[in-house]
Amino acid sequence: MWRHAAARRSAQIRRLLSTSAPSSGAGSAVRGPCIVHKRGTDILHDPWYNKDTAFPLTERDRLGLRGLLPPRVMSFEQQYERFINSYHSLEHNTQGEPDSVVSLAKWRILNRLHDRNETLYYRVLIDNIKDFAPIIYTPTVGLVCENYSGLFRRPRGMYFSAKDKGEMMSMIYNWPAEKVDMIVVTDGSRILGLGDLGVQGIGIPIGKLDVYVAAAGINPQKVLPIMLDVGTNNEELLEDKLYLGLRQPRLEGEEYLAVVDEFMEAVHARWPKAIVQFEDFQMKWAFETLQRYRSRFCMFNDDVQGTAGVALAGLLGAVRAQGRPLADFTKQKIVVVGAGKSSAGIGVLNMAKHAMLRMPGTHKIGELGEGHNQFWVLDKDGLITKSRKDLDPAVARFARGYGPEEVEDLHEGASLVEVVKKVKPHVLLGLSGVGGIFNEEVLKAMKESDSPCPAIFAMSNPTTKAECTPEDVFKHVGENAVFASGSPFSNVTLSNGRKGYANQANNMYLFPGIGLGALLSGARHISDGMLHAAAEW
Ligand SMILES: NC(=O)C1=CN([C@@H]2O[C@H](COP(=O)(O)OP(=O)(O)OC[C@H]3O[C@@H](n4cnc5c(N)ncnc54)[C@H](O)[C@@H]3O)[C@@H](O)[C@H]2O)C=CC1
Ligand SMILES: CC(=O)C(=O)O
Ligand SMILES: [Mg+2]
Repeated sequence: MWRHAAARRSAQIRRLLSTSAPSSGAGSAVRGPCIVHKRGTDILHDPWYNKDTAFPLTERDRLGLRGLLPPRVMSFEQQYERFINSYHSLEHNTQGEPDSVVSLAKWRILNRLHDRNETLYYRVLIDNIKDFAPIIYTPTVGLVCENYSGLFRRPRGMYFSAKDKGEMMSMIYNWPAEKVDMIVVTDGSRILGLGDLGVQGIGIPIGKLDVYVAAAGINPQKVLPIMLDVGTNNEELLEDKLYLGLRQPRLEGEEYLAVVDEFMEAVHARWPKAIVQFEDFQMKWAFETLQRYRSRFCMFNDDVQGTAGVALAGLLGAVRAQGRPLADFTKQKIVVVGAGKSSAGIGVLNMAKHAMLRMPGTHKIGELGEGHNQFWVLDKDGLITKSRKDLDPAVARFARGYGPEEVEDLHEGASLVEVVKKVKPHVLLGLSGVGGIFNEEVLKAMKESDSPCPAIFAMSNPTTKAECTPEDVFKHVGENAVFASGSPFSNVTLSNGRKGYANQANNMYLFPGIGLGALLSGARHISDGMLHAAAEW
């Protein structure tokens, strides 16, 4: 009896262990077998297990695939090469087409591979992340989100809508993976600088999680992109026949928070250790949800905290690039454009101020005090001073008029060019979402900066919303300028043949490390200290 049972069991195990994990490219170590409970076309239609023509004949026999594939067996490396060739042939075939057409064609071919064969997809992505990041991430992901309802072919991730209230705890179990480590969730209310894109914002969590896989080596089977659809206030989408989200105005107030609360409870009931990254929520909800959940769950807000970390790293790097000791960071004059009430800019100001107060070497912690203000902050109404009506408390500590180092002759609401001319800042940082706002006049005024190497950070996304281009900076500010942007630009050839670097200041350089660090350390919360450390190191 025992022998029969054991034989049955070992036959069952042989069937289960019937495919070897695909090699992940040239020179990779041979891995163990991979357990597959499916057979035949079910395997070919499952992107986790599908190897297309790379199934060897023995596996085709074992898995019931014989006859379901063309007879020629290709190696993983041959498939890889074929994909890369067809990707690059797109560049040739779309010559003369607008950039957006070429980028969308590239996104489509990558997305089709993602839908078909995850192993090959992540291999090509990891090996070519520098080339593919502008396609799966900003700027092309913005275009994809804008056109998502028309581009939609297959779902990816999970969708929780306001209509699912009361059901989320059971819905969460519809996700097929047993374990999830990393979740990126959006409500689609502020997608890059493109505004409210409703359900179409799902492209952002998908792109961010691809960056997690490529940059931090997170297991792609343990990531989950999520859309919380609470409606949209985008009239165009509400009238669009193809729009795939709820056709209702956004929930507000307690109704909104009740949906997010239920979602967070559901996620943590199933995966108590999952890390949740909030992404592209309009800022009033970004700050509110961060305060609401940060001590209960392992979560962070990428736009508030990740952006602040990467901007701080840039500000510290600018001091070095200007040839000054790091302690001089506390003496930098920084103009921040786009940091009104509830904005990513406020996150940057808070973290930079905190870093100044903690700066070792020059003074004891706290010595600088609240009155120390190295910032000039502008929002859509110009320079923010203490005489601003209805001054938000979060902005008030950065409003001019409180500090001893006041530039007296700048008035409330002063324009950007006035501020730059008077202050002669070392750094001009934009998170305004207003493309081209650092115009020729502003950049020429930066030429008179008190630094020989002024730094200009045009951090708004996507490319169309960048405050300026690197060409404009090197032309109008000078070839010693330090430039960084949120979306990628090409380097610029300077007059002497040297390279003018178009650096990138995007939270993608920080969030993968935060997620990975939190995961490996088993952190229960993500503290400000972790973000500071990530920025400073
Ligand atoms: N590079 C990066 O890693 C990141 C970039 N961003 C980008 O930052 C931008 C803004 O995002 P949020 O803060 O969430 O948007 P938001 O709409 O909450 O804030 C924008 C701020 O810009 C101000 N503003 C608008 N027009 C202005 C003008 N003409 N002059 C000066 N200020 C003006 C507004 O008053 C507001 O304070 C977006 O384009 C986004 O893509 C956001 C997060 C990360
Ligand atoms: C980069 C990013 O997170 C944003 O533009 O919202
Ligand atoms: Mg974002």
